[in-house]
Amino acid sequence: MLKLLTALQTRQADDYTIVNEPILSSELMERAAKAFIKVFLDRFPDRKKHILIFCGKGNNGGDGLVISRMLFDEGYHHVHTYIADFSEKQSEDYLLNLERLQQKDVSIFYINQAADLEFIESDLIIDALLGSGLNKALQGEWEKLVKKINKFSGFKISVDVPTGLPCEGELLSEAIIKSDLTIAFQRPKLNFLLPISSPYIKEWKVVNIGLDENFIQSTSSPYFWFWKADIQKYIKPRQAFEHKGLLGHALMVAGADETIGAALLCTEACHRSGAGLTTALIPEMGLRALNARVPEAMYFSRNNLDKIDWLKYEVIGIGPGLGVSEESSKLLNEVLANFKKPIVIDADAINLLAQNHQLMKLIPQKSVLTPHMKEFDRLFGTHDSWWERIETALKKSVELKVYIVLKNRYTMIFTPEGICYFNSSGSPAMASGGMGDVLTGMITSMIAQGYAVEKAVQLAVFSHGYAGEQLAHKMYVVPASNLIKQIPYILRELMVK
Ligand SMILES: NC(=O)C1=CN([C@@H]2O[C@H](COP(=O)(O)OP(=O)(O)OC[C@H]3O[C@@H](n4cnc5c(N)ncnc54)[C@H](OP(=O)(O)O)[C@@H]3O)[C@@H](O)[C@H]2O)[C@@H](O)CC1
Ligand SMILES: [K+]
Repeated sequence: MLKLLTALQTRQADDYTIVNEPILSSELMERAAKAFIKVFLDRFPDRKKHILIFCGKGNNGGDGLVISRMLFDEGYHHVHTYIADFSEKQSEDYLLNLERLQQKDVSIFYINQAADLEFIESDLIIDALLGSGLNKALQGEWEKLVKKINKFSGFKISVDVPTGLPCEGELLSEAIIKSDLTIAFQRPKLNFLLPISSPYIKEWKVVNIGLDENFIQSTSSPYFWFWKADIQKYIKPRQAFEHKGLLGHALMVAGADETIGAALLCTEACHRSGAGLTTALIPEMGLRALNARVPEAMYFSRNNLDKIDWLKYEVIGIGPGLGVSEESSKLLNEVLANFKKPIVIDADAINLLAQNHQLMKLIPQKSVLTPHMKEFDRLFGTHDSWWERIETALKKSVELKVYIVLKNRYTMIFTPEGICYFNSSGSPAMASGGMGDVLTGMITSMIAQGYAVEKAVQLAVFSHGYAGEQLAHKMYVVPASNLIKQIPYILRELMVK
């Protein structure tokens, strides 16, 4: 689990490391540039490339100057270094590294106004104008320069963060470098993980620059990033003598006459994720399809709801394809009135809650809501930005004592303790119908098997994305049905490695 930091917290980690390692700030800059260069050499080994480096006069610009020197020493001799000379202010380490660079046979140009910059053919453009020190919208010459650079051809690489993009919080303006690759120091910036950064970041990579990790761990931040190794710590192998009766019984409440498909997807995903038993409470007309598609699943008729033994089930998943009819509303009411263990609430069940907020009070603690952006807004009100949505989700998950899984490229899991975990796995190839139904089935299944809800959600969210990622190597688009087939193999892989 990686703790994620704001720009201010990163600066504090930076200062702490300088004082306590101890290390000179100029040496830390040297270390950061070296980490950048390592990635650069791997990706662009051709020394004949024409490279433009744009530097500001703060520490991001200082990094740029060190990178320029290191590239020269590595044998890249078609490098032009440009300095945006728009203000008197300059950092000490910028100045020191300017002097060091001047001792090399490297051409340095000063830009006094963006209009002076003529178009130069180049293969690569390195953006070291501004980094995490951004404190206002780019205006005037800065804005013009950034817009001009964006029009230049050539692969753009940003140092630490694309110039103009705040590390966290709302965008300040649209004058932001559109980078093809961003090489960030120590941690991804929070905004990299939200859709607002997508026009400005095609790909990002993080390099370790040796900031004090103990200090970072002691920093108070609600944001975490989790990946494979975190999941692998707790995924359980099956034990000798374990049988289906010990691996949980899940009830999937899903489907309507026209949307039986969603019910089949979540039921099959639940079964293939390892729940000992899965029962589908679906419309009668879906029974044949259920028997054909998931013969392992059991069926419970909605006509016999008064005879259901709620205690039989460890968890209920409700919502996929349920519709917002009177019948589905009654079903949700029944479930909320009778079931006291965690419920995984998705899709139309969320829409029904949005229509009747009173029902929210009945949601058992540690239940899981799995909205996509639109369902989230229907439930909690319209939001103008992702940052507003994050604020609401942090508050609501604590208030309702539930987990909120806000689905996205980097799906966020908000906990009743006020934490937000960003999931690292996934692929844009998964953006197709039915994916959410599969995730609901997987989360329900993991809870049924006895994982603590938080772990169940992390495990399901990660392995869902991971399965999609793996398939995306071979498939243009990953259909939900293909992902379902992959689940047992992926879980096995995660368990073993
Ligand atoms: N922390 C780390 O781990 C390490 C960090 N390192 C590097 O340091 C970078 C951060 O450096 P930094 O703090 O010097 O800030 P940076 O981004 O260069 O800009 C500062 C200048 O920009 C100005 N300015 C701001 N907004 C503006 C605007 N809209 N329009 C115009 N001007 C604007 C601001 O002026 P001010 O507004 O304050 O007058 C100030 O002069 C970081 O991204 C990384 O690359 C590594 O070297 C080592 C380890
Ligand atoms: K930059």
